[in-house]
Amino acid sequence: MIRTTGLTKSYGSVRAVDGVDLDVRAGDIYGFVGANGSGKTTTVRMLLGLVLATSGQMQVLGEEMPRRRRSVLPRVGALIENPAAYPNLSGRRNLTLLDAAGPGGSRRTRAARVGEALEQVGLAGVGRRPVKQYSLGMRQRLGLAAALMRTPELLILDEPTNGLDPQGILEIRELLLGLHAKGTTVFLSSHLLAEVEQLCDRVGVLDRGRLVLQDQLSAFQQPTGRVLVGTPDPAEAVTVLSGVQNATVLHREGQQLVIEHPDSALLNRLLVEGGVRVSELTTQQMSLEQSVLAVTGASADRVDGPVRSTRTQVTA
Ligand SMILES: Nc1ncnc2c1ncn2[C@@H]1O[C@H](COP(=O)(O)OP(=O)(O)OP(=O)(O)O)[C@@H](O)[C@H]1O
Repeated sequence: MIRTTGLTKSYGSVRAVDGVDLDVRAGDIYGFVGANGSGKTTTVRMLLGLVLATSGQMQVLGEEMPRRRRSVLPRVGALIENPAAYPNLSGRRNLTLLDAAGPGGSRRTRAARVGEALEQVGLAGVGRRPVKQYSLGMRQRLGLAAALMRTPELLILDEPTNGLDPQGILEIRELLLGLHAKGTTVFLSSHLLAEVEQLCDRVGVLDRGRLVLQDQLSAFQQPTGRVLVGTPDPAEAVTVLSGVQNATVLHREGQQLVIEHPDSALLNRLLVEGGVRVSELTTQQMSLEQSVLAVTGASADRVDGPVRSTRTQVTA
């Protein structure tokens, strides 16, 4: 669906995107994550032919971009940062104009298409209200409605939940999952790792312009080797575990124990056989956030001053 080879964009001496090889497959909900300034928006703009790459190749829907953009872009729904709209016109009117300006799409069915897109994003009730009266979240929903107008095969979304409250984020997540279930491939850039973890099945991590990891979400959620055990018999559990090979109690608080042990099923059996009642047992996994922070550096838009000595000079 999206394949790039050595995709690079330089702004003067700044390599905003540096040799990126993206591989987004049909049916993916792909999370493109990275800190502020890591190059996500620049990549998205190149994929859509809005910014020219300095070097590298791109294929979108199997066709070379930007050379084939006329045949590719009508099949792609896109939302990029701060979607533009005529402020004095209503959302409905904006979408109608957009639909009229694009290729294909019968005029007879235009009103129905616009109505359906507004309904999908939860803006069906905005009526004649001009866009200048919309909240940030409503503008974001309108941008998403514009992306959905032509039932795209591929959705490319840059920070789609920007400006939305938790309820709005949940609604957009459900909308994207519904579209995905109907066959739409979704490529979503975000710096919200918890959000990506709930939605995406494949993840690419950008760090200062470089793609440092690209894999299935499950590969980012490896077991930590720790098991969380809840038991009304914590003292007995500690006694039993003192005789278990490779088991170390790392932490005990109330009825909760954190145990280092490679096999949670075996641990459960040994505890129960030792007469310990186990009310809860969870194999701890890395979160996406922990995995990403382990492979990335400081935020790219962090601007530190000169390194200061920690030694304090005492003057009389
Ligand atoms: N038009 C431009 N001219 C000069 N530098 C630019 C331009 N656009 C982006 N950059 C630089 O490229 C780098 C990547 O920016 P980009 O906006 O792609 O990052 P991002 O990951 O989308 O960040 P954010 O989440 O904050 O939008 C930054 O250092 C930015 O300052």
